[in-house]
Amino acid sequence: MSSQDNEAPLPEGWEMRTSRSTGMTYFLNMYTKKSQWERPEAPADPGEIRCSHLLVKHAESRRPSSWREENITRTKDEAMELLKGYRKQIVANDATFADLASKYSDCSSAKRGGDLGMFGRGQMQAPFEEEAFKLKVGQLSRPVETDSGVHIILRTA
Ligand SMILES: Cn1nc(-c2ccccc2)cc1C(=O)N[C@H](Cc1nc2ccccc2[nH]1)C(=O)O
Repeated sequence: MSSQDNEAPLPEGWEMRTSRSTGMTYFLNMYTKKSQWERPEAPADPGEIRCSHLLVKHAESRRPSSWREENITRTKDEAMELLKGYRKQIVANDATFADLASKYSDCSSAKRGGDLGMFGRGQMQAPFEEEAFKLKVGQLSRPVETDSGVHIILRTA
């Protein structure tokens, strides 16, 4: 029987519980409500998260067209420079994420301030998912490249 140090703080998103039937200690993922006997060593997987994003497409994007621009011809480097400028404005509190996404995002979610709603793993392109699930709630990502273009992501839940 492995000795577990149940005094040490648990990784984020987990709670320690005691089984009513056996008196044994188990661990509850507070997001998914799934339980396990083994002491967790990493933050609980939230299952689903909610994010907003600001996408700048470029000529090499999978679909170089959007509600903003029928034929997008900017280069990937130009897209990245635009996106870094938006990110700077957000970090400096000179503009809100939702305001810039609604004006400049090349994703149809721009109409909702970039809000993509809740999503789980396997729903978004891998580089986007990988970065989004690393974020804490309220955290803004660095630029992320996908086949759609370049994004910044804000985790909102
Ligand atoms: C994934 N997704 N959700 C929406 C959306 C969500 C809520 C309300 C309106 C649109 C649009 C999209 C979408 O794929 N949009 C694409 C661009 C795009 N590519 C993405 C890749 C990853 C995440 C979001 C992305 N958005 C487009 O408009 O060409």
